[in-house]
Amino acid sequence: MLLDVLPLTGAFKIRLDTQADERGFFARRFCAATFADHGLETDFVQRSVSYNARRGTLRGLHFQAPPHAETKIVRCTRGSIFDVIVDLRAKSPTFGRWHAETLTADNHIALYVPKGFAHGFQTLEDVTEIDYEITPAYVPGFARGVRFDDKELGIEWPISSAILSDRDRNLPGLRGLR
Ligand SMILES: Cc1cn([C@H]2C[C@H](O)[C@@H](COP(=O)(O)OP(=O)(O)O[C@H]3O[C@H](C)C(=O)[C@H](O)[C@H]3O)O2)c(=O)[nH]c1=O
Repeated sequence: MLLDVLPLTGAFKIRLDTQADERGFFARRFCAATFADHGLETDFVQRSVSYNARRGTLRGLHFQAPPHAETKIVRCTRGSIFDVIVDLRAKSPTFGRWHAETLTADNHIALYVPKGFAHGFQTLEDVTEIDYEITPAYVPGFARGVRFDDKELGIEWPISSAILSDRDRNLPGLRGLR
């Protein structure tokens, strides 16, 4: 498992260090000691899956309000996604900046999304699944979000005709979070 520092401090890209042979490969996807050495969460108390039937489906940008702010490990286990994290930490020098990675079932890349970030994705093909490891537990009344198409954020989503929930279509802009 290889942890790559991302431009938004505290977020990491997780790549597999595959042990390959003629059968295929074996690789470690999580290691509490390695995470602890990097100051990362090690105890993910919930695991969720997001299934998306159609290419262009966009979920986000979501986060949980304090004191239930979430840390997530996000990986694509079927298909492929354009995955986006947004720094919403009020005192962060990169507040309002976003970073995207293409996560696919084939590249096995995962993202470590720390507390204080919003997360969203757009699917790049039909029949896509995303696996989440999350901590702490989800609390419904603390679900928050920011518009995917907020002009100040300026996220360059790959597919223009996005499929969205009504909730996501009506999320507030970044300005409302300042
Ligand atoms: C996130 C979550 C949701 N729910 C319930 C709440 C709703 O009744 C239903 C769907 O929730 P929501 O519309 O928020 O699901 P998504 O639009 O896929 O949102 C997720 O996708 C974005 C991109 C994320 O990063 C978040 O983890 C998560 O917000 O599942 C739960 O019971 N537990 C949970 O952990």
